[in-house]
Amino acid sequence: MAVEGLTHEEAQKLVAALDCWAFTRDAEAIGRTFEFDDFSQAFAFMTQIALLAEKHDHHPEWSNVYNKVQIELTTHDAGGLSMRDMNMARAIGDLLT
Ligand SMILES: C[C@H](O)[C@H](O)[C@H]1CNC2=NC(N)=NC(=O)C2=N1
Repeated sequence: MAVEGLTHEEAQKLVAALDCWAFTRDAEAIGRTFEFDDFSQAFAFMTQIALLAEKHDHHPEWSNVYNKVQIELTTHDAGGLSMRDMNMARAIGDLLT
């Protein structure tokens, strides 16, 4: 299913408005690393994101090492960034507030 991509200029403005997310992979993705007190907290966070991902039909590329969760968002269906990534990044950040 094709999804409309963002221009680099659009993406730059949107990323600047997100807390702590930055371009990765030549601006084809955005990434952020989260750190928790322990594995249990990190994994609880991942569980919440898994539910969000299903709700949004948008899934993170991520890795976890003990108390750290590293996340990248990109839209395969757009070959780069789309509003789906921005919305998901916002929703993930909101889990912590
Ligand atoms: C068919 C289904 O809607 C698509 O494959 C969705 C699912 N989750 C997705 N997740 C991400 N990160 N990018 C996508 O392009 C994407 N596409």
